Amino acid sequence: MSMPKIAHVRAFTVRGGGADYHDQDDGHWIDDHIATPLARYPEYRQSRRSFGINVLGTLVVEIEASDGTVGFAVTTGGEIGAFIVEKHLARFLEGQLVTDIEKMWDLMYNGTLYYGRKGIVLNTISGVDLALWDLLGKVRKEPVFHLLGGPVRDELQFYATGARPDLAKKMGFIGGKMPLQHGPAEGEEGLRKNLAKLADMRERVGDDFWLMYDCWMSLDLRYATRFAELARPYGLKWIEEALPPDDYWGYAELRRNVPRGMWVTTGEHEATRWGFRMLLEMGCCDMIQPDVGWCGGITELIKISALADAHNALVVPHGSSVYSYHFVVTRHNSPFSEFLMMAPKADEVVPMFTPLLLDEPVPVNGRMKVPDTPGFGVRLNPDCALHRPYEH
Ligand SMILES: C[C@H](O)[C@H](O)CC(=O)C(=O)O
Ligand SMILES: [Mg+2]
Repeated sequence: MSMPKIAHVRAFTVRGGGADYHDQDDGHWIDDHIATPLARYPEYRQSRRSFGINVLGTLVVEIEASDGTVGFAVTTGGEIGAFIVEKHLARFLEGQLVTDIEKMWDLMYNGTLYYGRKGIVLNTISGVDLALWDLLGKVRKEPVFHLLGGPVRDELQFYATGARPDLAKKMGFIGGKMPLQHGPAEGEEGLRKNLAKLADMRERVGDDFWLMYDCWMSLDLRYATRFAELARPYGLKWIEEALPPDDYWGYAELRRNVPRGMWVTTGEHEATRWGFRMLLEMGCCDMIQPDVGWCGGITELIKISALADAHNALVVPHGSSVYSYHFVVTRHNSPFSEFLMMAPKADEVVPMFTPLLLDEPVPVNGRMKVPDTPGFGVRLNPDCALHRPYEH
């Protein structure tokens, strides 16, 4: 079969939910007094939008092949990401065979090394990489999970991230991860409130349901260690992203400090095999949580996951919707998945990247069979207005 070449690369932005899932309206649980590194400043404590958590918006990358097939992907990146795609990355893609993803990744990563390595540049490379896998799947008329070696299980099982693990339990999820709401700057009173919420939730869900706290980089080592000890009687399964992502040394110490059996997890703001190598070799965590749209895409996740496997660490991607589902179903060291509850009150299941995608699958009774439609199996919702800020 002769393979088409890449003809055109286009980048768009879109606002309101989608891949920038923090870009929500007032009253959403995801912006209701959540502990963050900026919570030491009272004026930035009540809302993450107050410090600009949603400034980027969603980046949509569209890649058209010479036979007219179009692949696309979405990630967090907005206008800056669109600039990088149109003005820099497109040159490494147009004219290449749609099969040559490894080479294109290498060109993009090394071509941006002098200003990239992590953050927005890796989000953008991830978006392009995922669009390339979508395109290849569509050209070959196969789901991406076939291209990754095929499924190792029939369906995925999910835990839910949101404000209401008690409702998540009723919806069939295996666990619930809550945002920690009060950081160290809120002192003993904040600590008591964090524990009271966990105790209340444990009471509501019973002993066997997993409960976790997501600390979104907001704690310091002393607070995190003390909190883990105090949370032990309530069966906290893991403490997530307790420290800033660059504090590998702090994570390694936290992992040594936490009560036996409690996991330390992190990695959603980490990128590339080299970033995850630091986490794994330094013994920072029990489970890594790469976001497929931020860590370097599927091409890089294959390497990150193999490295984690050799270190006996689990790989359970952060969010990432279909980009996670197609990977997780192919790997034994990814035994379950995250589902971010994007309903404002976390009281119903809606697609994670709502309203941007059509055909985006959701768990039913906490489980999902990944659809075997070509590529990642999703379409852009024509009701969401795309904007193309740059062209090359
Ligand atoms: C709930 C967390 O603060 C964040 O918004 C999402 C996240 O880190 C996660 O799903 O994990
Ligand atoms: Mg998290």
